[in-house]
Amino acid sequence: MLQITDLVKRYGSGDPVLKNLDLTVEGESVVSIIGSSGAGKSTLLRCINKLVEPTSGSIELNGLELTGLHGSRLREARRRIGMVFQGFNLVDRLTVMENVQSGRLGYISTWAAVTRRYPKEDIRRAYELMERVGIAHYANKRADELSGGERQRVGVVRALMQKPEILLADEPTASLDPKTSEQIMALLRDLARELSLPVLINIHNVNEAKQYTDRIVGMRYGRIIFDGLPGELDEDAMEKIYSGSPAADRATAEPARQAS
Ligand SMILES: Nc1ncnc2c1ncn2[C@@H]1O[C@H](COP(=O)(O)OP(=O)(O)OP(=O)(O)O)[C@@H](O)[C@H]1O
Repeated sequence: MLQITDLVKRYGSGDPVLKNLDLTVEGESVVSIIGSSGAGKSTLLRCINKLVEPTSGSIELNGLELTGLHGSRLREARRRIGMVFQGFNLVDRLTVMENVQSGRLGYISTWAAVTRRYPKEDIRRAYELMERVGIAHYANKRADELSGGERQRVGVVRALMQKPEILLADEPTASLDPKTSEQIMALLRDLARELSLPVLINIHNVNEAKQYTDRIVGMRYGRIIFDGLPGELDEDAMEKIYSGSPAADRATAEPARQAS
């Protein structure tokens, strides 16, 4: 379970971009985060995977407090969090298998990584996952020979190789055509179920959020102002999420409705 309590993030001396935010994500649910550009969606994900340190508040993943960690404890904590990126973040000149195995880098010796002598169990797991997402036949192809959808499947397998306790996806379909985009969303939803993995997806495409996720969290300038089931995201809620400006929002805050 991911439990975020009273989270504040301020860059430098500016206004906070996350304002006393509370969010709980449990079990195998797929939660999408929607909101205008600048609402703080990426910052929220970055606080969770510790690319930025929150200004205050608490982020607990299955009982482990993630804020304030450094050094080896931070590296250990990061392994618990899988990350899928908009631009896939693959190494183009490496093969699919090498990219996938980079998800295990924190676990195996540098020697094993440099010589590409992956542990048998890691190779078995890689093939199992690649098979599952339909890219096993590309194992020895260079990553840059794959299509966008195939590359994102590599990104997903790489994230799963580290056996994460939660998967964070930052605009995972924004670089893909509509059909491929839907396939990747369906894949993330299905994997969440199969692996009992909570998935948190930052997404601009509201239709995909409605169709492929269990719960939608709507942010407006650092606050969660909607938290509900896809069917509850009506025009009124959309208007609230996508209207306003940072200045107008400084004055007022509306409490979020909790998902039932
Ligand atoms: N490293 C940074 N330094 C200073 N300000 C930042 C930094 N990163 C983000 N911000 C600011 O924080 C606010 C929230 O940005 P963030 O990228 O989290 O929003 P977002 O909802 O993900 O937007 P988008 O949908 O465009 O990606 C914005 O005003 C942005 O300019």
